[in-house]
Amino acid sequence: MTYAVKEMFYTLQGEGAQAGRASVFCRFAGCNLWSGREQDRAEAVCTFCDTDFVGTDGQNGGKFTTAETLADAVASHWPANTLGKPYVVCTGGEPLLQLDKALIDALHARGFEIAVETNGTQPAPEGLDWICVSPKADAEIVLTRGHELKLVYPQPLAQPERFAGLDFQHFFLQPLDSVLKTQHTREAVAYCMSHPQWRLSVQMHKVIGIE
Ligand SMILES: C[S@@+](CC[C@H](N)C(=O)[O-])C[C@H]1O[C@@H](n2cnc3c(N)ncnc32)[C@H](O)[C@@H]1O
Ligand SMILES: Nc1nc2[nH]cc(C(=O)O)c2c(=O)[nH]1
Ligand code: SF4
Ligand SMILES: [Mg+2]
Repeated sequence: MTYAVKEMFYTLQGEGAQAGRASVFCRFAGCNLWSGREQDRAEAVCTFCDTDFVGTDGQNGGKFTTAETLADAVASHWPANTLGKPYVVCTGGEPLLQLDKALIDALHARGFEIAVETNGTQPAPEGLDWICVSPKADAEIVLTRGHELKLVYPQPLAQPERFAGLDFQHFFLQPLDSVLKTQHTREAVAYCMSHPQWRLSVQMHKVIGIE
């Protein structure tokens, strides 16, 4: 299996229940809900993506021909001789188009806890330590359980009520980042205050100016 990785970097998780945690981000190339080309955005299932996931030309990106070489590359970004469990966030693009058992085993063998950020449309391989599902528009969710459900808000075709009964430990609303971000944030705050099952996820990395 060859893995196509857009970029890889060490930062703090900026979103959800693990916000603030040191993490290696492994951003896989490609997504099933948008081509990544601006001319296709308006017609895509997911129209608000804040990420360039096309190709393998980002920092530390590339094609990795084995799980072992990709896991070695991830591990090379973790600081040596430190306390705290190594943590990798597999994102994209849509990571579950590529992340498989061989890579999970290779990352575990290097001591990593493995998190995934997924749109929920693909089944997950066994062994993931943290599953964050972020539903998009009317795309069908096959991953209906996990650790956190983090819904970008507002989405007319994906309202919180549709997901509130699913089997997740945490429920987050994350304001849709666009020119209307301030308004979206106000609306998300109001929804969380009237529906206390939901908490607000502010994209901390954008506020403080880190990757
Ligand atoms: C770029 S996506 C990649 C992972 C996966 N494809 C997904 O959608 O969950 C990473 C996270 O960013 C969120 N996101 C993408 N665009 C956003 C935006 N404009 N505003 C707020 N969150 C956004 C997604 O919902 C997801 O939780
Ligand atoms: N710091 C930081 N935290 C993040 N959490 C989810 C991200 C993503 O793009 O998947 C992301 C990201 O791009 N940067
Ligand atoms: S599903 Fe995720 S990666 Fe794909 S276009 Fe939407 S936000 Fe971006
Ligand atoms: Mg991001």
